[in-house]
Amino acid sequence: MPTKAALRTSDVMRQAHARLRRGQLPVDLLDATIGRSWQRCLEHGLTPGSRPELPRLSGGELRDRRDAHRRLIELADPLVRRVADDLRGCQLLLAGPDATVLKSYGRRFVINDRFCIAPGINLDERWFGTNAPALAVIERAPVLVKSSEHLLFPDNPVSCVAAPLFDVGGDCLGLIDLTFAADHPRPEIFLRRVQQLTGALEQQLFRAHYQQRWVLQVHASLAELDGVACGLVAINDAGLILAVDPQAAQWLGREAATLIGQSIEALLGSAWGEMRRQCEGRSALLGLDLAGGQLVGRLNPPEAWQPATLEGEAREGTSVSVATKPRSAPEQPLEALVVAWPEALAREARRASRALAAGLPVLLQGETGTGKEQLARALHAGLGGVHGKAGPFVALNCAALPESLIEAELFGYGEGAFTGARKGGYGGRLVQANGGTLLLDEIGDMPLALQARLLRVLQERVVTPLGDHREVPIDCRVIAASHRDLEARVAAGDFREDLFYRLAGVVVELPALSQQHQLAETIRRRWAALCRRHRRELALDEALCERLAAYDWPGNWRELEHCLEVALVGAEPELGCLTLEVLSPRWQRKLAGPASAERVAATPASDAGGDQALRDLEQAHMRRTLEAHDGNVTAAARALGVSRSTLYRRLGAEP
Ligand SMILES: Nc1ncnc2c1ncn2[C@@H]1O[C@H](COP(=O)(O)OP(=O)(O)OP(=O)(O)O)[C@@H](O)[C@H]1O
Repeated sequence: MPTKAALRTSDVMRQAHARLRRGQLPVDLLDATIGRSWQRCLEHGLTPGSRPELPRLSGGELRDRRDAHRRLIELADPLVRRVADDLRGCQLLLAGPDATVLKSYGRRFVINDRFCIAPGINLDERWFGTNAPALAVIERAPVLVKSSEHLLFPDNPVSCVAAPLFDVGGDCLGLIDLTFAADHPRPEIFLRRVQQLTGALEQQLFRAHYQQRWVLQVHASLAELDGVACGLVAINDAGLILAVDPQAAQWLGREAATLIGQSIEALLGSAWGEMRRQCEGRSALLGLDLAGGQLVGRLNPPEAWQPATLEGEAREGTSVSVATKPRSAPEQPLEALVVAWPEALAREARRASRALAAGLPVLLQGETGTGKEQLARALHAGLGGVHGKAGPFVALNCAALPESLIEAELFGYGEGAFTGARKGGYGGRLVQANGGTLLLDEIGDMPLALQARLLRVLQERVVTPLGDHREVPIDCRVIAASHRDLEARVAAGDFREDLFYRLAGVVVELPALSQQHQLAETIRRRWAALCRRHRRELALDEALCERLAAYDWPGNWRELEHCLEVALVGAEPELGCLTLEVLSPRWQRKLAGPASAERVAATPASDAGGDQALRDLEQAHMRRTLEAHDGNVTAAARALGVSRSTLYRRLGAEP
């Protein structure tokens, strides 16, 4: 996985290339994965000036190669094709385990006016230098290679992400690469996307292999139990563990090899025979004894388990019963989520759940990483438990799609509506969500013209696909989410007031972590939960906890979870107490940074005037930093330890 992400900005990379030209390998400026790759490239005699000749298969050879990798192509092609349809403007590659491109989808980028990455080309690091497909195979992990990190192409107009795909035996079947314009502000979105893709495909392989076995799904969050991030354990009729996929091993905090051949009873916390009787042909939801009851599981009898769809849609047709261990098994997804929330916020979430069940829309507001999607999924899943079937959960990120595509994606299109339209047309997300829930994520980024169309659809409850004149009825619950202040956008004329009121049936404002009253307490709780999950006994130093509580957390829960988990997992085995000094230099810098120090000195967060003063102080500091970097937002954001979009947002400017 990528590290040193904060350093991967274009000016740092310019310095890195300058150092390279002077004959030094700038490992301290590079992500660890990229540094290793640059080193290998230099050992292969490559330099930024090298002009490689790429081996390319002839037509006949390519046919043979595709034939040899038929299993990979048959498995991945339909899903990759669908994603390529969704992500117009990107190129997707399906490649074999030696990084030979087997298929290319979507746009064809040309690199250095010379290289068009087409089927038959081999992208081995030895001639093409640092690139995501080659690295994903070497590292056996998903990778992001930003434009100028491609050693041979410092002015590369594209960045790429790639993830390897493993079969149940751990053999690499090949990889999926996604290449996109280098100026995209959130390349991590693509990394997540490609991981979701390989995750969904690996689940399909698992299912094909263990269809006749019992399958236990494992995750820490009930809302994500049916998604691609859940771990899978295959069990035979006698209750012996046959296989544990890498995600399950991670969730359970155990090496797969130590679990295989063991009885499943230790994980389930009850007798296998009893468990089987309770399942009686249905899937059963349970709290897991292992990992201190912090995990939830779903036990599926043979044939009952279905892999997650790419969007993690809720599966239909799986009857769910809550069984065993009522002590630790959450009764309802929403309750499991809000159990540790401040009471006022939990009350709002429950109000939203009732509103959604009654057909009213729900709007979730909050900065990035505050848990909007997690809450949306829990609200949806809760409807299944309380009101019968939850139906499908369909999420659409309005910010990640180009304007031209959102329309087709939301409303669908008829056959032949435009060049490249699918044969038979496409129903669109609104229709897909019929009988279920549609999450309109980042709705604040929806263009005005589309807002008018969406409003009409929500009012009339029928949709007319592009290039078609038939009206299709829609009947789905709607949750909208945005990190933007929608009322402020309405006031600025960027968001339609009538659409705002149509979406804002119940509004839940998820607070930024920095606004939490007892953040230190929250951090202690999360730390304890993580220690249980990873089966480690490591104390959290009180002074460090205070520092963490004083930090600004621009990435909110996502950043906090990441910081704590990385610190825990990376700590020396004999360490007894985690202190500031043993954190990575990057986190030491962040926690000693000005934002943190200012917050330590600031008045309590409950004081509204204090909040404003703090925001003013923060803005002033950000403006000064921006000036000190001659208006270079990237450099200023790096110096402040926040993302560019956070800096824009905090300064009230548009990216
Ligand atoms: N209350 C919470 N406790 C622990 N972890 C949480 C909590 N809320 C969210 N998270 C974790 O934080 C991460 C981000 O959550 P989520 O994707 O729901 O946020 P978001 O607000 O939708 O972010 P974005 O706007 O960037 O899409 C997830 O990994 C989620 O599991």
